[in-house]
Amino acid sequence: MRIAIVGAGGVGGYFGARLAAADHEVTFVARGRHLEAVRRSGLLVRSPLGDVRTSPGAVVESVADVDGADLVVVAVKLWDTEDVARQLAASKLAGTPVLSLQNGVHKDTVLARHLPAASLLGGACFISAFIEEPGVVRHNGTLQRMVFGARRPEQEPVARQLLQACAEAGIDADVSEDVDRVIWEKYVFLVGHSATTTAVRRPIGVVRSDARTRTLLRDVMAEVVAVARASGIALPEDFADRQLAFCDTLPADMTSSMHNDLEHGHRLELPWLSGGVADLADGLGVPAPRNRTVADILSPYVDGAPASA
Ligand SMILES: NC(=O)C1=CN([C@@H]2O[C@H](COP(=O)(O)OP(=O)(O)OC[C@H]3O[C@@H](n4cnc5c(N)ncnc54)[C@H](OP(=O)(O)O)[C@@H]3O)[C@@H](O)[C@H]2O)C=CC1
Ligand SMILES: CC(C)(CO)C(=O)C(=O)O
Repeated sequence: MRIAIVGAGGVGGYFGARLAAADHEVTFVARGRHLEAVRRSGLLVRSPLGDVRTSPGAVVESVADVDGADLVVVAVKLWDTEDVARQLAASKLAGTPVLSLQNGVHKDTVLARHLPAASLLGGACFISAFIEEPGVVRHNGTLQRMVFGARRPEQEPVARQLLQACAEAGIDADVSEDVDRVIWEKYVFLVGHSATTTAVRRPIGVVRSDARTRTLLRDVMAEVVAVARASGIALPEDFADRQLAFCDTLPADMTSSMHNDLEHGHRLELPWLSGGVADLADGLGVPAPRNRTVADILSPYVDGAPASA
């Protein structure tokens, strides 16, 4: 399968390198020092499931340099989505099926401003992976899962092709018949996990064992469930409690990509996580005070570490 991966970071780099190691024709679109390093020595993924290094020839600096693909995977941070969508629309890849593995429920709406809705499959991924240094992606733990699905019958062949490619690459993957529900289900957990680990500045083990932050985690997730239900996604009313029980099964040292970004002084995806929930809730007339408060408290960090006052 020919796959173009836009964004060769934690997510795109990890899954792309596994697919390339299984002899799929993967082209990464990367930039900056990461691009230079990958061009020089290939992309190295360090993983408890086995390290893998891609060939240096498999990276380009622009979407415009990709000649064609069966599938485009979008794996940039959410603030870069609109630019990538514009670049894709102006390239030879316009009209190619697109799968965004980004977090949250806003990504496909943003992509659809520039790309045909008929080209957008749905999907979510479950992994903890980060750029450790230019050219190197570190995979934490052993979770490395993708769930994706067709939103229209004509997308089904490419979804099946990707499922087969993932099986060959040893990636845990599933096709879902109701991928938008999967995206919302992940959003409930992700917003709770990212809001609390980032606000508390500690991994989930600390958050869940303190009575006050445990309640905060549960309440943040319950607000996302209410927003999902008001948006027509029929999550069960007790879904937040089920997700809290799921949080109890996670390794105590597991943290979120947003907490990792805060610790490193990077930009935060907050406007699409707790901030995004609070904005959607306002539009729907659903209360979401816990998410609004988390978004307000973390607001000085949204564009990276604030300059000292
Ligand atoms: N990391 C994780 O464990 C998980 C992340 N996610 C989600 O996946 C998405 C991607 O996150 P993550 O992999 O962590 O992001 P990273 O920052 O690790 O990787 C994104 C890469 O894409 C590059 N990039 C951005 N725009 C372009 C462009 N136009 N052309 C070429 N390269 C570009 C970035 O460069 P630069 O650094 O210069 O901006 C960066 O190298 C996010 O929505 C995140 O929430 C989901 C599950 C887990
Ligand atoms: C680790 C996980 C699955 C949940 O927070 C995630 O997607 C993220 O933090 O970006």
